This record gives sequence, structure tokens and C-alpha cells, in this order.
Amino acid sequence: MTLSDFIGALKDNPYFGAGFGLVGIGTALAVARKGAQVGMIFFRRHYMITLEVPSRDKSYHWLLSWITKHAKHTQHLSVETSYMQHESGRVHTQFDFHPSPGNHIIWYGRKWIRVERTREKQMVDLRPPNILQHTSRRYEQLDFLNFSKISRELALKQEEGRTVMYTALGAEWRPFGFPRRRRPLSSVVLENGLAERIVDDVKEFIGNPKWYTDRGIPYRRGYLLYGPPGCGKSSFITALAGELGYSICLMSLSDRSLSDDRLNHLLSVAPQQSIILLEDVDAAFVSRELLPTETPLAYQGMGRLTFSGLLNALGGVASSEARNVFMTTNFIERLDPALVRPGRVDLKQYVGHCSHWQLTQMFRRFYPQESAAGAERFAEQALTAHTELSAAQVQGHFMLYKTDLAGSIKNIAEMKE
Ligand SMILES: Nc1ncnc2c1ncn2[C@@H]1O[C@H](COP(=O)(O)OP(=O)(O)OP(=O)(O)O)[C@@H](O)[C@H]1O
Repeated sequence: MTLSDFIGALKDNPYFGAGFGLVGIGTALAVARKGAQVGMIFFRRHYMITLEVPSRDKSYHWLLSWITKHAKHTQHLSVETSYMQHESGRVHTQFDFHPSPGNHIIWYGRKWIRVERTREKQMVDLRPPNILQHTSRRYEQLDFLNFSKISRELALKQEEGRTVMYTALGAEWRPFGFPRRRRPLSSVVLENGLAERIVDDVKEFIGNPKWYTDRGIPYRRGYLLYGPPGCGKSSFITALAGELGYSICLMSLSDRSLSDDRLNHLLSVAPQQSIILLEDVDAAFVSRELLPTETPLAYQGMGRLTFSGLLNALGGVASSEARNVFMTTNFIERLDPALVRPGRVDLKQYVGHCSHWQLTQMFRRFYPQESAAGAERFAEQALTAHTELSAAQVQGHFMLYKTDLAGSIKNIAEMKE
């Protein structure tokens, strides 16, 4: 039997024909699948473009709120809980629902947009921040610009004339609550010329980055406001942020989940044009000279944040963006000298009890119809009745007698918190 006879016999064999046919179909499908994959890769490479928005980028939150608004039908949501404890002990909690990490398809402007939320993988010891990826057709590159612009406008509209408060969530800063109406500087009455002095200093710093780069000095400035409670430290910083059009990044050093790495990371990724506010710095650490006998245990270093970690983080924030760190305390004597040395704290300011001048100013703000002489009399009587008065006490008293000036003066001796 020759080879041609053998092939002829196989051709006529129905089993062989069917097997050959099946193999042929399988191969054709595999080739088609591979072709589709290659075609998709080719298409993506040449016709698609991906925009990556890291979480530390300013537009990240704008895009995230845009996506949250538009990806209404997504089935995967993740909750983000922000938590803030006020000095009064009052706890403020907020739940935000965002599309969870993964793919989300959004129908917008008569187009499908695919948004992918992913987590950055190379971070150690930190809750990884998210990345948003937005994919569009290459010839519609302008889409990115429009998309980013629209989300920015949406966010800016919400923030117009307002101060955004950020709190630290994992390794990221997240806006907390709705942006607050800006507090005018004039509403915080500090000792004559004090507010202007700090405002001028901050403005001078923000306006002169070149001075720092020319001298190789890290572009940051630290401020410490200290003094008794209720005298306007926090209120002034909030008003200052409003004046500058800055946001506030509020951080508590006694947060037990704060580690050296996390603090360092948070300081370096704080949103641009923001003030970092560390309130009650004495609550987390006390001067090493006071330890261990005279200090209550509650005040000793807590959590995984170490004192040297804090010093390094404050001294080591190298950023091209102006970095303003404000700290407040009621007990400056409890702070370690290393914490308040120049480089970490460049301007220290005592914000104390009300002076005669402050009392007259506050009186005139509350009772604008009253004469200057009336305000002087009020200030004198208040200081005769009380040696120390905080602005919060005075404000509380005025609130009590909002429409009753005579009552306000008559009951001056009862002014209390
Ligand atoms: N100098 C001031 N001018 C106007 N209002 C003030 C002033 N100081 C305090 N207040 C009012 O008193 C309240 C408490 O003030 P604030 O929280 O700013 O004080 P603080 O000095 O930061 O206190 P603490 O040291 O306890 O944090 C606020 O409602 C604020 O409006």
C-alpha cells in the first residue's frame, strides 16, 4: 500500500474526518480568541488612553465625588467613616459611601466611561491609598480635560467661600463633613495687632518660596499658639485658613493608630494649600524633663507614635509646596524644648485672657449701636469683677443677653463659662 492509498483510505474514513474537523474548529477558535486578545491589546494601545489619578493629587477628591454622584447604580460600595472628637468630648462621626475598588461603568455625556479604583501595592505598613483610573478613547483625549474640569467645578462650587476640613483616614486625607462657611478674621478678636502679626508672617512665608530655595532651607514654617482655653487659638486658625483660601488638615497626635511612618506620610501628602493643625500637642507628649514622676500617666506618649518620630516628621517635611504647621496647647511648659525649637516652631504666640482693648472690641461687635464710652465702661467693670476672662466666656455672656444690654451690664459679675 502506497502513501497515497493510505491517505485516500483515511479521507474516506468517517471517524477520522470528524476528528479532523473537530481539531480544525478548536484550532480556529483558539486562533480567533488569540486574535481578539491581540486585537484588544492593539486597540487599547492605539485607541485608548488611561488617566491615573493618585490619591495625593488635589483632583482625586473632586473626581471621587463626581464618580460617587454619577455611579449611582453601582453594586459595590464601600463605606468610609470619619471620626472627630472635639475637646468637649463630643464625637462627630460621618459615613461616606463611595464606589468600592474595582471597575465601574458610568454612562455620561452619551458615552460609556470605565473607572477603575485600585489600591497602590508597594506601600509598607500603611493603609494603601487609592488610585482612580479613567479610560477613554484616545482620539477623545480632551475628554480627560473636560471630565477633570467638570469634577473640579462641581467640587469648587461646593467649596466656594468655604473652608474644607480634612481628617486623616489611613494614609490619606479625607474631607470631613461639608465645607464650612469661611469665618471672617474680624470675628476673632485677639489682642491689638496680634492677629495682623501672624497673618503677615504667614502671607510673607507663602509669598516667598524663592527665598527658601535660594538658601536651601526647607520650605515650611511652624507656628505654636499657646494659652488658656477658650481664648481663640482654634478659631483664629480657622479664620486664617478662610482668609488665605486654605483648607485645614486636622490631626490628633493622641490618635492611637498614628505611627511614625503614618505621620510622616500624612505630612508629606497633605493637600496643597492647606494648614496642618495639631491641636493640644501637650496631650500626646510631655517634656522628658517632667517624666516620669510629676506627670500623670495619661499624658505620657501613647500609641505607636514616638516622640523622636514626631520631631523627625516635623523637621523633615521637605516639600515644594508651602507647608504650614500650626500647633496649639494650653500648657507650653509641658512641651519638650526640642519640639518648640526653631525649624519646628518658628513663631510662638501667647493667646491669653481678654485685655481691656479686646473687651471693648467684642462689646462693640455685639452691640454696634452702643457708644465707645459705653464699651469702655463695660470693659472696666468686667475687669474689676473678674481677673481673668476668656473670650469664650465673654461671648457666652453676650449670647445670653443678646437683646438685653442692661441685663448684660447688670449681671457682669456672673459671667462664667
Ligand atoms: N478671641 C476671640 N474672639 C471671638 N470669639 C472667640 C475668641 N476666643 C474664643 N472665641 C469663641 O469661643 C469658642 C472657643 O474658642 P476656641 O476653640 O477658638 O478657643 P481655644 O483657645 O482654641 O480653646 P482650647 O485651648 O480649649 O482649644 C468659639 O466659639 C469662639 O467663637
